[in-house]
Order: sequence, then C-alpha cells, then structure tokens
Amino acid sequence: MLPDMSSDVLTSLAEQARALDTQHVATDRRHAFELPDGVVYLDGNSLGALSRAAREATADAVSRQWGEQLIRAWNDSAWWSAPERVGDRIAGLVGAPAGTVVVGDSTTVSLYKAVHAAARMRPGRRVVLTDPDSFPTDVHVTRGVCDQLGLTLELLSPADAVARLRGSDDVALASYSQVDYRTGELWDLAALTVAAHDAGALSCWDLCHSAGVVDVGLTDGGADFAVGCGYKYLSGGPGAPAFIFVAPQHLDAFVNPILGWNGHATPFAMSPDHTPADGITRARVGTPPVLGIAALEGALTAYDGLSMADVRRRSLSLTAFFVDAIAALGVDLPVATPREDDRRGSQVSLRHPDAYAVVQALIARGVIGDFREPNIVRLGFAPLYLSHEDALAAAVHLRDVLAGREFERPEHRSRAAVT
Ligand SMILES: Cc1ncc(COP(=O)(O)O)c(C=O)c1O
Ligand SMILES: Nc1c(O)cccc1C(=O)C[C@H](N)C(=O)O
Repeated sequence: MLPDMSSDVLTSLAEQARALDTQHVATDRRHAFELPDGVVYLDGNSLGALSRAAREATADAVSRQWGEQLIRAWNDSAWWSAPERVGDRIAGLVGAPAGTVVVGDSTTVSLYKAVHAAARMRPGRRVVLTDPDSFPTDVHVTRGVCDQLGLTLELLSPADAVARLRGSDDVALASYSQVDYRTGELWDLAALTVAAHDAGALSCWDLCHSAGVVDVGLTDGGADFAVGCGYKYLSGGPGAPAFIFVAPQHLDAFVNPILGWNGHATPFAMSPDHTPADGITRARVGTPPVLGIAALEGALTAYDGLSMADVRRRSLSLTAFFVDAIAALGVDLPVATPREDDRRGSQVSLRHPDAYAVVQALIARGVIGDFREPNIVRLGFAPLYLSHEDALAAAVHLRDVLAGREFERPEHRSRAAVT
C-alpha cells in the first residue's frame, strides 16, 4: 500500500524496505494485530493497536468468565491472582525477576505509590529530583508527594541530575522517565541509577515509552522502582492497567501509601488492622480491573517467543530507516529525536511550526501519528506490527503533505479536545 513511487530514489528506498523487512521477519507480529486497511498506525506509543488475542481474551472474560462463572471466576479463572500473574509477564519484558511487578492501577497512581514509598526509605534526606520536561503527571505526582512529606522538589534534566547527585548527601530519590515522551530521547537508566546510588539516593523510572520496545534491563541497571502503562506499546487497550516494579531488596521495606485490602496479607480475614502482604502483593490497593487485565494479558501473548533484544533491533531499524527515508526524499524538518541508537526510544519526533495541522493532514491520508506541544509531529513505531514498508509509506505521505502544503487547509487546523 505504498503511495505512488516513480523515482529512482523511491525505487531504491522500496528495495531497502523490503530487504530490511526480510532481515527482521522473525519479529514480524503483524498477523497478531487487527489494523484497518489503508492505515499506517504510528500512534502505538499513545494507544497500542488491538490484537486478536486481546479481543479474544476480553470476549472470554466477559462472556464465559463473568457471564457463566459469575462470582466463581475469582477462583476458577484466577481473577484474584491476575495482577501478579500479568506482572510476572511484564517483568520478563523489562528485565526484572518474577515476583517484583504487579499490575492494577493507573500509571499516575502507581507512580504515586512508588515515589511516596521510595522517598520515605531515605529519612533525613530532603530532596527529590525529577525532570521538568517529564510527562506532566510525573511532575504533578512528584510535587504532590513532596508537599505531603515536607520534601523539596528540584526540577532538573537527567543530565543535570547526574551532576547534582555527584558528591551530594541530601537527595532521597531521582525519579525519571526512561524515554522522553516528546522527543523520544532514551536516557541512560543504569548511569543515572549509579549516580543516585553513589549519592545514597534511590531511583524510580517511568517506563511508559520504553516498556515493550526497549531492552529496559531493570535488574541489570540496578533500578529501585519503576512504573509503566499497559495501553501504549504493550497494547492492553484504552485505560489498561499500569504496572509497578519494586526491586527485590526493597520489597520488605516497601510501605504502600494507599493501604487497601488487596495489599493485605489476609484480605478475606476482614481485619480492621493492616498487615501488609509479603512481596509485591503489598503494592496492590483495591479490586483489580479484571476486564482490563484480561485484555492486557491477551495482548502480551504477542511477545511470546520473542526476545526483547530482537524487538529492540527491529524498533531501531524502523526508526533509523524512517529518518534516512525522509532525508532521501528531501524532507528537511528538524529531527528532535537523537540519531544515536543508544539515545533513541521507538519514535521519531519532527519539529514544524504547524505541527498540529501537519499531523491532521497525515491522518487524512491514513498515517496516524500525534501532535505534542509546542511544535512536535510525533510518530511512534510499534515494532511488532509495523514494517519498513509502512515506514516508507509514511515518509512518502509526509513528503507529499509538506510539498502540497496540505497543512494549510482550514480543515486540518481546528483543534480537537484530545490531541
Ligand atoms: C511518561 C508518561 N507517564 C504517565 C502517563 C499517563 O499516566 P496515566 O496512565 O495515569 O494517564 C503518560 C501518558 O499518558 C506518559 O506518557
Ligand atoms: N492516556 C491518554 C489518554 O487518556 C488520552 C490521550 C492520550 C493519552 C496518552 O497516553 C498520552 C501519552 N502518554 C503521551 O505520551 O502523550
């Protein structure tokens, strides 16, 4: 479904795309997903595509489990233990051991639990570091925790945080995103964690834009805490439950700031006293979102038989090829995403003064990306269901949108409520 390709440049790019798709055929899971014909979906970093397995798991959870098993499904379909079971599945994708990840709340709530618990593990230290350019919820949550605990929030980029940590003794926690949601820059989780540890501080990572596409390596990097969402690259569906990771050495000391009955050692004893459960279960709060977890569990089967190293290689190949293709096609927009493989997540962000309208014009052509303030055309490459041919098709459409100044059309300029 490539658009009109009549020049030598296009012929050569199309050959390269086919060769790269052949090279990466082992990680092609396109058949597992249901994407509409004629669409190149470059927004899996905001809402991942629907997979057949997620559809089937959801249908089964509704019709058979809920409809027929009724309340018995808590035991017979293992609804009660689903947060830990699906957590273990995600642990395998982010380089964490079984028993350290649980799913259930939103990313925002998960981050609150992680940041609050972490900050309290370093009594006497007054400072929490986070990135002013983080996704806003991260700044809001971190500020809120600091206000509640009487701590000081310092807003520093990851690079400045490393310098701030050097030789310091007042920082309790450095809380950062592994991949910048806007630019797609990949930060060095291990290096910032080492800097935090050298200063006696802890680290917490938001993996929203890295889980499922980057070889995250939580254990190898020494991360203390992490959170991430289920609805982006993991394709768990709109509002899918998020996950929280607590490193094994912190599990016993982890105090959940939201003490609920699901995090209790004996929830059905119905005791008014709170005894935290052992292990990661203490990070649970209330009744888990069973239908959302079912969809997420189904979606995660798309990773069966794949190594994250291979998925990462495919992702890097897709984004590198897209950047090369737009350059070869004469698109000269500034690329906000680093070109170095070890500094790039799974997206390509381009700057344009009319970025919103450019995105709308692309969507009208079937290339779905999104816009982020102030001037970012954000194109996410979910490696499991995108090919290099898709990347080339998107590049050609982008060239044509810009060459035909389609972004100047009035219909592409009026803002929707959700962007
Ligand atoms: C880095 C990051 N953190 C958190 C969130 C969102 O949190 P929640 O799932 O609670 O809406 C997003 C996107 O919505 C995000 O990009
Ligand atoms: N969570 C979202 C929503 O409920 C509506 C629209 C977009 C989102 C997003 O996930 C935004 C996303 N975190 C981002 O990186 O911009």
